[in-house]
Amino acid sequence: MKTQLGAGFSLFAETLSTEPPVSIRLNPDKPGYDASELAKVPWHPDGYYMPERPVFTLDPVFHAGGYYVQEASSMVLHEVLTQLVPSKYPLRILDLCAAPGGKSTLLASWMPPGSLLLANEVIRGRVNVLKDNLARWGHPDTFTCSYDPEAFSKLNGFFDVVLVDAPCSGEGLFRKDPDAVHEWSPEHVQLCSARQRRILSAAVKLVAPGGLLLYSTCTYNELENDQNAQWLVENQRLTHQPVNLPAEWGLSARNYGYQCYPHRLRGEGFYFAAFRQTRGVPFQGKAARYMDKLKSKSLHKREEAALADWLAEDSDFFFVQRPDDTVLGAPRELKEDLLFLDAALPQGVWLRELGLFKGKEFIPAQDLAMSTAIAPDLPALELNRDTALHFLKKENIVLSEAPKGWLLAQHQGLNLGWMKNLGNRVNNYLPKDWRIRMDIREI
Ligand SMILES: C[S@@+](CC[C@H](N)C(=O)[O-])C[C@H]1O[C@@H](n2cnc3c(N)ncnc32)[C@H](O)[C@@H]1O
Repeated sequence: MKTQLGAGFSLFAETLSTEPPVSIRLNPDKPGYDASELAKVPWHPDGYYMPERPVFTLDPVFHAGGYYVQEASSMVLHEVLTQLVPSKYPLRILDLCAAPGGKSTLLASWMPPGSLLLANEVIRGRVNVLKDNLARWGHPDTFTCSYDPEAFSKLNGFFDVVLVDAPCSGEGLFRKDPDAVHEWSPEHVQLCSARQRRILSAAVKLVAPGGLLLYSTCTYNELENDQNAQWLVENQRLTHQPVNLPAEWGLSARNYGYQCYPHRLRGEGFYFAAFRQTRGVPFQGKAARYMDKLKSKSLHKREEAALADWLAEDSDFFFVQRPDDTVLGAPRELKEDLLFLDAALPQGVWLRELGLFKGKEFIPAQDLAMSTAIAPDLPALELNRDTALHFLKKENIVLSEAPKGWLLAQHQGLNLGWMKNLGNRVNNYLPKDWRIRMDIREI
């Protein structure tokens, strides 16, 4: 770091012992959080700094997907995309290393209408958090899967944008996550760099001619950053793309990419570089006939008609039913692309659950409650913060006056999940995995 920063090193070192800033990015599709008193993150229209770290678990708006807690530096990708990708047409976007989903939710809110975002996470144990965070964000055009980057090889040239937010040695997180210091070693840096090149060489092929590859890490060393960028230009023949970033934002231009340093801006150590695929092969795959990998069945016309009542009028969905009768759905305009993905990937991709028909009754799923495609006029009950937290602990709620049947639990107009009012009691349908585990008796 002394070599990289010269005279700036002592200030950098001092900054590492200060408190890291806390920042959130609001969900433009789920307005409900009052950020009017907060300082803005300069490079993202929905990014804000908090004066101190609150207990996010105790804020129902957080559970409803009203905002995502994201380190400020990485929000700069919004500006990079805005400058480098035309937003007039729908895009196919792949977030190759996506869990827990910070950049996927950023991509989802940035992408032009009609685009498709596929968020992939190879480590199985990290997929559920990615799925839940994307479900919470509510954007119906986002899908998840779990593959090694090599598994995408039948999708060469398919994506307009591929983000590789690579696993790295984490030097930029030393202030925020002291454990990262103990995991660091020169050997680990070497190992990370080699792994990043393996991931990048798979990613490069997936980018359509003219498309964009974004590479990012949260580390400082050249081996994982600019040396990998140089390798992409010289060995993978990508064209490096500069970005215009106002000097007052405090990012530092390296030879290929840009580095955030905590002593120059309010954020952690984050590096990114952008590349255009000027050669590459256009996608030439085949679409599956239907959601083959799901072993899906079509829905009965009567059931399709019943489902229309649960979705917003302008949500034109197609539906498939899994062998266990769960109904899944996605926007019809993405069906062809999803059929391409289903044909090309060993187990296809995961679509959002809408619910389950049990006899004539439809049991709505949590994903549907969180989706922005849900009908806006379904029976709902606004809960105050205290009751909302008890609902989120999956406790039984007592309602004095409420209509019978399915009810959306809401806080500040945002959906939290489903309740069913049986008259003599109210059943709480929040999925077990979503419940708050901390003790809230003290609040
Ligand atoms: C820096 S994190 C991604 C953070 C995420 N993009 C976000 O903004 O929330 C890198 C991710 O890459 C995954 N990963 C680890 N080894 C990988 C590999 N060989 N190929 C692809 N991804 C890998 C990790 O499990 C981790 O979730």
